[in-house]
Order: sequence, then structure tokens, then C-alpha cells
Amino acid sequence: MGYGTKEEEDMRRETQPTEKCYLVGVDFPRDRSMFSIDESLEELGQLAETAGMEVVGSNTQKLSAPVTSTYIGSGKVREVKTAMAATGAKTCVLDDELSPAQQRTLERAFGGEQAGIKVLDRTALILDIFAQHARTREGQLQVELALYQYRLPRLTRLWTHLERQSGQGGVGLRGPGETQLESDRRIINEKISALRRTLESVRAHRKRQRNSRKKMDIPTVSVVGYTNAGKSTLVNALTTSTIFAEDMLFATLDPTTRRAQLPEMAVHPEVLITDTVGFIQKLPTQLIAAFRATLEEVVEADVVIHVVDYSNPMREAHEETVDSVLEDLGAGHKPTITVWNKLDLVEESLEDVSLAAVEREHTIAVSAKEKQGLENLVAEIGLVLTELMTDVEVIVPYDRGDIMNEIYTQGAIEYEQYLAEGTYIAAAVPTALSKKLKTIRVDLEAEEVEELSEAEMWKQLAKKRQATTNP
Ligand SMILES: Nc1nc2c(ncn2[C@@H]2O[C@H](COP(=O)(O)OP(=O)(O)OP(=O)(O)O)[C@@H](O)[C@H]2O)c(=O)[nH]1
Ligand SMILES: [Mg+2]
Repeated sequence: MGYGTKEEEDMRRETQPTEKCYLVGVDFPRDRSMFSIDESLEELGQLAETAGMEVVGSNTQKLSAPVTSTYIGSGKVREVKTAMAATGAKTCVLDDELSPAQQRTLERAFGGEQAGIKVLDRTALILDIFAQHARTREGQLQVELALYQYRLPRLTRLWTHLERQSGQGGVGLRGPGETQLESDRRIINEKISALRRTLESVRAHRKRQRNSRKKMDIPTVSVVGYTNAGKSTLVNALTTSTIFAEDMLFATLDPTTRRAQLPEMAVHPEVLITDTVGFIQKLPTQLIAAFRATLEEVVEADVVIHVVDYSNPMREAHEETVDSVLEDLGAGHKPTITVWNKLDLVEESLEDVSLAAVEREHTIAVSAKEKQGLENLVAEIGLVLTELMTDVEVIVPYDRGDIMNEIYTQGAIEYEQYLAEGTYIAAAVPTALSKKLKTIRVDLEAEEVEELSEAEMWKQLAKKRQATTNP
């Protein structure tokens, strides 16, 4: 695979004749997706264009279930074949993932490899774009691994190719064809294992980086969202960095972390903001698996910012897609701020949309490009960070009734015991308070915290509460 700079990539595109492609989508009634078949095809068209192809036509079919051999019905196969011939398209792109056999059968039905006919699916397109856009070593390794995993079961194409050459075929044919295929499989399997090993070591490095960031005790914010929502533009606007942002799908593949100053925030004057890969509906499973490690940044972040392109008519479907991927990643319950972006592109004023946003939890309207509404977002980040709870263990000296009061009113106490130096408390408190508590923390190692029975603990707790509420 060649990974060039953006300039090299552009040059390569310019010097190559554009590949014409024809799109085909199937409308299944049981599809619970919020995307209509037309919307899904439009997105497929954007993917095809991002991959460097020219869309010359499209066709859809309503089916209750895919046809086993060709995915689409035989009448539709003939119709598409005719349309491809008429438009000069040699490549057909299906909106869903095809099985290797379906891909092969369709290719033959449309005229075969000899005629230069190629059948791709959505997964292949996304993999191709990812391969073009991966910049970091980890990103490239992840895509390469996903590509090999995608290609391995499709290697049988070589077999049919050789079958044709020998002019025989069918059961019982044994010879160079199979040997070749088997050795190809073996080579690819070895590559897959080697890639996995290399990825492991690259990931170990990333993990060390993440751990050292944790030690810095700066809160982390991960920016997620549908592809092209404006994540990178927003991160650039918040941090004055220059991450590549472009009107194309999957411009960003590799997470980038930047420091941002939040001038208004007394408790958290600084945060680390991570830009991440965008999501898309029907995201190939290989890719979710491949990028799971990268997306661990999201799972470990203190706060998630979910960027939505408010000007996109599909924004609700986009939002739902992102939510379900976050859920899959195990980040569904993170404190999340929803950012309605690209407000400069809509008819409604930023003020009006902001009013609607107030009705929803943690929702802010902005234009990342015009840098409007960002101060509201910064304030919201500060607010959410203050609300975050952190586990603390602390001994509060008896003369610090003010601190005890704060813990009682803002935190959730798990354990409490009276010691000579003060009150030992284990509690979950807002992060802001936890920082304050650090300044009065007493070395717990030196303390003998005797085990109390739970009943005894609650009794003491109740007594103490009474004392603080009725001084
Ligand atoms: N008009 C307008 N365009 C915006 C705004 N924010 C981003 N864009 C444009 O939207 C396109 C995508 O922006 P990116 O920041 O690359 O989006 P992304 O979410 O990082 O996209 P991927 O990394 O490809 O998933 C670019 O052309 C941006 O200039 C905005 O507030 N208003
Ligand atoms: Mg981006």
C-alpha cells in the first residue's frame, strides 16, 4: 500500500483517469436504520467520490431478504448490467457488505474480469479511503490489518482465475491452482500475525503516553461525531492547532491530542482535547475492531464532545449512529456535551438555536468555522468537569468544618471514621473538590483505620449529619 503526502495523493488522482462507478442499493423493510435507501446511496456516492471515483448512475431495489447468490434479484442484475454498459462504468458498488461468493458471482454476471468489470461493496470503499488517509504508523498498521482480513476470504478469486486458465474446473481439480491459493493464504495469514504483533508494541507505546498524560492530572476531552461533522475544525478552533480539516469523508483517521486553555476555568484552566476518527452508518465490523484500540481514548476520556453537523438534513440519523457506536465501545454513559455545529449554514440564528439547545441537556450551538458560540462551549466543558465525580480518601482535620460541609453537600460518602487527627472519609466528590482536598490530604499509610461494622459506620454517619445540619 502506498501512503503518500496529501500532495502526492492529489497528483496521483490528477494523473489517473477517473474510474466511473455505478451504485446499487437494496431497501430491506426490516431495516431499522433511520437512513432511507436514497440517503444511504447518496452517502455511498460521497464515499465513492472521496475514494477518487466518478458516480455515473445508481439503482435501487426493494427486497425482503438478499438473494443468496447475487444479493440483488436476477432482473435487477440484467438492468444494472445494461446501465453499466450504457454509462461506461466498469465498477459497480453495492451499498452493503457482500459475501466473497456474491461479489464473485455478480462480477461474472456483469461481464467478468476479462471485460474489466469490478464489483465493490461499501466496506471496500471505506477501507480504501482509510488506507489513503492513514498517516500515523498505528493508523497504517490498523488499516493494513483490516485490509488483509477483508481480502483473505476473497482470495478464492485467484482460484477461479486459474480454473479458467486450465480450461477444466470443477470438483477434483487439484494442482498448481490450489497450491498457489494455499500459499497465498499462508503468506497473508503470516502477514496478519506479524501485523498483530507490531500493533501490540505500537499500542503499548501509546498506552504509556496515555498513562503519563493521566499523571499530569489534566482532564481529558474526546471529540467524536459523524464523519465530516466538523470535529477537526472545532478542535483547531479551541486549541489554535492546525489539524487537517477538509470537506471529505474520513479526513481524520489518527487521534491527535492538543492542550487547550480554558481561560474562564479556575479549577481546570487546561484540558487535553483529542480529535478522533469519524463514524458512519454500516461501519464495517473489521474497522470497528481495528480502531477499537485508538478509540480507547474516547472510553478513557473524562468528557466526550459529540459534534453534530446541524445543517445536515440527516443529523438525527447521524446522531443516532454515533450514539450506538459509543454504546458499543462502552462509552455510552460518559458525561457528554452535544455540539450543534455549522450554525452559519442554517437559516435560524445562532441565538434561536441556542435557545432550543438550552432545553436539552448539555447541548451547545456553535459555528466552529466562524468561531461563534465557542465561549458557551468552553463554559459548558468547565461545568461538566466540575460535575465529574472522583473517588477520594482523605482525613479532614476537626477544625475544617467548612470542608466537611462541602463533602456532605456535593459528594457521596462511602465510608467515614473518626481518628485522632480528624475524620477519615472515603467518598466520590466533584473533581473540582477533589483537587481542593489534595491540599489537606494526610498520609493515610501512617493511619490505622480500623474496620468498623457497616451498622456502626451508618450510626456514626447519621450522628455526624445531624450535627452538621443542626449546628
Ligand atoms: N460552514 C461551516 N463549515 C464547517 C464548520 N465546521 C466545519 N466545517 C467544514 O466541514 C468540513 C469538514 O470539517 P472537518 O473538521 O474536517 O470535519 P471532521 O468531523 O473532522 O471530518 P472527518 O475527520 O472527515 O470525519 C470542512 O470543509 C470544514 O471546513 C462550520 O461551523 N461551518
Ligand atoms: Mg477530522
